[in-house]
Amino acid sequence: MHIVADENIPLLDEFLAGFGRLTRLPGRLIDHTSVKDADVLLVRSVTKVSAAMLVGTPVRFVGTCTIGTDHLDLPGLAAAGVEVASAPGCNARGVVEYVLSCLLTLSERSASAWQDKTVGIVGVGEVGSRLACTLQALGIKTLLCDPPRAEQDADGMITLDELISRCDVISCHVPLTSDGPHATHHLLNEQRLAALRPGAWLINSSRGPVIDNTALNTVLAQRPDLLVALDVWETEPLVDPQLAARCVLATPHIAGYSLDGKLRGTAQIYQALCRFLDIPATLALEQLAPRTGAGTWIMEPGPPADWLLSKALRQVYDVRDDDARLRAMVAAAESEQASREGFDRLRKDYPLRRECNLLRISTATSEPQVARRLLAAGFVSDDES
Ligand SMILES: NC(=O)c1ccc[n+]([C@@H]2O[C@H](COP(=O)([O-])OP(=O)(O)OC[C@H]3O[C@@H](n4cnc5c(N)ncnc54)[C@H](O)[C@@H]3O)[C@@H](O)[C@H]2O)c1
Ligand SMILES: O=C(O)[C@H](O)[C@H](O)COP(=O)(O)O
Repeated sequence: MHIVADENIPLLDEFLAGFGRLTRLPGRLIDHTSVKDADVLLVRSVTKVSAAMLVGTPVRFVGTCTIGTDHLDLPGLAAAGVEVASAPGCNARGVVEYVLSCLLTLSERSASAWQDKTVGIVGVGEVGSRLACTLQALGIKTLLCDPPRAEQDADGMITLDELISRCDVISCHVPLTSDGPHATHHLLNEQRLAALRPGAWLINSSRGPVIDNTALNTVLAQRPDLLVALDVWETEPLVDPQLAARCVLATPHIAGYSLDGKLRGTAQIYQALCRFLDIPATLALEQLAPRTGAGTWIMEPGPPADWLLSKALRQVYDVRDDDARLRAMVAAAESEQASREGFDRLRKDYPLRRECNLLRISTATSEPQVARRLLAAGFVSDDES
């Protein structure tokens, strides 16, 4: 069997030992020629895979080690009889930590307490539901918008326009879709961006085109009161320098880039491939990459939730580091091509980042009330997932 894979998928040699020939390529360069004699194609979000790309090739399985699937022509691949698998939820924890770090930084930048904010979550799936659980356990009020789930009788959802009118913070966690009644392309258009409350915070770690970036640039020129954190960009891998300058936080699509999330993604695709090949999945992630502890935490005085967010998480992940690296890259880029390459390099050479375990931290720091709230809100430690 011949497997062609994005070079940025970790642990593939270990998981796929004995499966056959493994060819690794830069994700953005994988095309029809790359897969002309491949049986399996494993990608990340930067490789667009259409049915046309696979015509005349023996590819029968496409796996994306990511949550998002908007880079795959799902209907076309299904019609062509190609089996497709993704890695739902693999890096959801990392995105939650990214958002928490944004909240802390935006709070410090605006000198307004994050505890007093009402956070609107757009898209309440793997990421949005974990974020809601965590914020509720930390005592932060959340409002939820997810029409597809509302249609499935999920309660407590409100419309996007109502969310925008009632929330101080909007965080986007929807897939990028262009068709159907709940299409998310330019979901936040100029009208909705202009309707954001005075001093509102907007965080996008879903996909760039969910927010109309041209409209955002225009609105931000007129609304310096808005604080924006963008991890995803409509023109990725090119970042609009003017838009980045108008954001408080600008990062290179790394919200989910914890090592844990990447490894879970590989493990999930390994399991899906084994199911497709009807062979037992004999390897588990814990065998190949033992989990590290949450580390030791020095309890500091102050409200536990505040300490947990402001100190513990900062020891695990600080979004300001990624913001500084992206801004330095954009400033140094002497051409748009250099900027595109710099964006990809920041992601390829991303520093080691392990997820923290809020439940274990709050327990370890004898903060039973926070641990109890996390448990009560359905937040579970990552040990079993
Ligand atoms: N920046 C990153 O590193 C990063 C990491 C992980 C995921 N993502 C992106 O975030 C997206 C969400 O991740 P997830 O794991 O929560 O996906 P998910 O599929 O579990 O949840 C998405 C939710 O959005 C809802 N939804 C769909 N259309 C909607 C609309 N118009 N309005 C409101 N809600 C809508 C769905 O019903 C679903 O509940 C992914 O599709 C991916 O594109 C980005
Ligand atoms: O969809 C996802 O899982 C995330 O957006 C993830 O960050 C994509 O990472 P990439 O495949 O671009 O390396």
